[in-house]
Amino acid sequence: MPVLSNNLRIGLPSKGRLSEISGELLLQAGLNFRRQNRGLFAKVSGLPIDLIFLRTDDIPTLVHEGAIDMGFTGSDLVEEANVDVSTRMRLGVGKCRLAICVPDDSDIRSARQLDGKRIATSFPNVTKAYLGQHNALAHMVALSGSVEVMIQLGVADAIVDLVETGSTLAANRLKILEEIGSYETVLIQNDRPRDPEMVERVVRRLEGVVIARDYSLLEYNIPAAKLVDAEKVTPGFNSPTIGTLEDDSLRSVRVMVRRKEVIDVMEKLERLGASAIFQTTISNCRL
Ligand SMILES: Nc1ncnc2c1ncn2[C@@H]1O[C@H](COP(=O)(O)OP(=O)(O)OP(=O)(O)O)[C@@H](O)[C@H]1O
Ligand SMILES: O=P(O)(O)OC[C@H]1O[C@H](OP(=O)(O)OP(=O)(O)O)[C@H](O)[C@@H]1O
Ligand SMILES: [Mg+2]
Repeated sequence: MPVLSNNLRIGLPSKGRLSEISGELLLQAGLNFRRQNRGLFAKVSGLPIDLIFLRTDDIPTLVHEGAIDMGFTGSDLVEEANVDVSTRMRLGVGKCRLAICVPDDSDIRSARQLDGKRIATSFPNVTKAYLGQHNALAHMVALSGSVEVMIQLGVADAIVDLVETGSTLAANRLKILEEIGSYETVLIQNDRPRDPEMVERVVRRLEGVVIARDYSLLEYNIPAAKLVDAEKVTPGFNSPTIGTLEDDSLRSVRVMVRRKEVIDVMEKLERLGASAIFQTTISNCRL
């Protein structure tokens, strides 16, 4: 049994889809650790940080209670836990929606019509609050998984569950009635962490990786006369870096571009007369 020190404590999902997402992110940010097979505790090498492996849905409560200082979890689970913690970072991964769903052939048309009905969900608090805003009071059948089968099992008239691709809904002949909200993986923290300075260092490190994932570095040459137009296409994070070339009629540009826009931006630059356009992957950055 490990003895917990006064090190900063970060909670990570011990299994499930967010487990790998958060572990990878820590490693990329240089927070190196080795988790023993099914171990629930690990030390970060060279830094006063302990990692605790927990259930994803317990992390908001444990951060709020101060058992851990920070944690990775879903923003849906933070809302459901209804606790006072602050979201330090949105990680841009684990994106999903929470939706009220009914059978494909249902004649229920609105949340209001769910008044008096039975709803199966792992999100009873968020569901009740949403229905309350729509003047509907429903009976919650609280479950922890396989929610999509509950209408067929006869325990519910509608369900509220997470939807990502929609394939689980389709496989169970369900359709979305209304969306309650959109969610993603987040890093949360309480307002009295054990080591506030280390919290900021961790956040800065993780930000470097999360921002880098979203951007590429683009380099290109452009006729000096077209530089102003090119800068409009690639304004950069702060502003582009401009250099001179031996050929005085040309300028060289280095600039960060959102990764999903790179192809489009390259085509626009080419039309402006840019040449030698290179995209480079950024794995980490400090801005
Ligand atoms: N398609 C999805 N279905 C469910 N959750 C998703 C999906 N995509 C992202 N998430 C996020 O993952 C969280 C669930 O993470 P968890 O680590 O418990 O993984 P899991 O794979 O659902 O595990 P479990 O086997 O316990 O169901 C959700 O609360 C949500 O924030
Ligand atoms: O829209 P989709 O891409 O089909 O994803 C949504 C499904 O994935 C999750 O289930 P999970 O795999 O976590 O199983 P669980 O019900 O056991 O939690 C979620 O609860 C939905 O059932
Ligand atoms: Mg699940």
